[in-house]
Amino acid sequence: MSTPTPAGPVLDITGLTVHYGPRRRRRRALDDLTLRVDPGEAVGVIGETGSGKSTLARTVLGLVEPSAGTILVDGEDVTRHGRRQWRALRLRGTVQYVFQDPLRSLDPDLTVGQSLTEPLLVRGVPRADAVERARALLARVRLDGELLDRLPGEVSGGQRQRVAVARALITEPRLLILDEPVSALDSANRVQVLEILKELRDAGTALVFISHDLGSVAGVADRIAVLHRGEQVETGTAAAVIGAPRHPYTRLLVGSAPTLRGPAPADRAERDALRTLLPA
Ligand SMILES: Nc1ncnc2c1ncn2[C@@H]1O[C@H](COP(=O)(O)OP(=O)(O)OP(=O)(O)O)[C@@H](O)[C@H]1O
Repeated sequence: MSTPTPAGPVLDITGLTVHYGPRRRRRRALDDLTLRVDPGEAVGVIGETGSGKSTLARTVLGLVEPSAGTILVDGEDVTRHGRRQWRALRLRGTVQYVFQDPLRSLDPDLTVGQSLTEPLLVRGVPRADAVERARALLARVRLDGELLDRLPGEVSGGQRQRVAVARALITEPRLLILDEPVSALDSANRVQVLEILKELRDAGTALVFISHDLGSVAGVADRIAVLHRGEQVETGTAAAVIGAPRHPYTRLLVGSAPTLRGPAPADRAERDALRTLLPA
């Protein structure tokens, strides 16, 4: 199942603009976003609710059609792919995703074992090998093999999210898109999933880690892009964005993240002052 690994970025987005709604009531959700993700690189996409983060994920996955811009996945232009081309791309498993709610990533009627083995069986992998690989992946996300026979509704929320990560990994994706993957988890599970994501990144998987929580992203991301009302206001290395944020909105985010210590404004008066600099 191993695929050739092209050189160059795994994801290369240029000038991506997305509108929602019919012509008269068109609203821009994403404006001229440019982002490149190299193999083994984790890029965090940060912004508060409504900033366009999920729109970005859904557009890269072919679920939303952009109004302008290009999206290259492993050098292949997927921007204008139709349903059939997307289906073929999904089947190849190059790009996988994990959403905040693992029940959206997993079929509730399939056991964990069925969910994990299905993508392999459709590729012609013998059942015994598929089950073996499912067990190995469960171990990789620190879950016991006994979960194979359970339905998603019969495991805890934290276990379920780790199953969703294992499901995403079964096709050995080059790019994993994670939309708020730890937001619904308690702190112990959050730490465990973040550790797993770091291991994946270090093993060469490219990650796009979308979250409203800069604190969660900070430990995993090599680079961070900051979205504010659909605009990409700042992009840089995680160290630069957190340590020396340039845009007022980034300074607000850094200042509001309790676990981060940067030169950001911690006191309320300065935060209020920064808010006045932001577009309404
Ligand atoms: N299907 C849709 N139809 C119309 N407008 C939409 C649709 N989906 C999102 N929007 C709007 O687009 C903007 C960006 O939404 P998006 O879901 O990308 O934000 P987000 O940053 O992911 O927010 P959250 O953190 O709350 O999930 C918002 O103003 C939202 O209301």
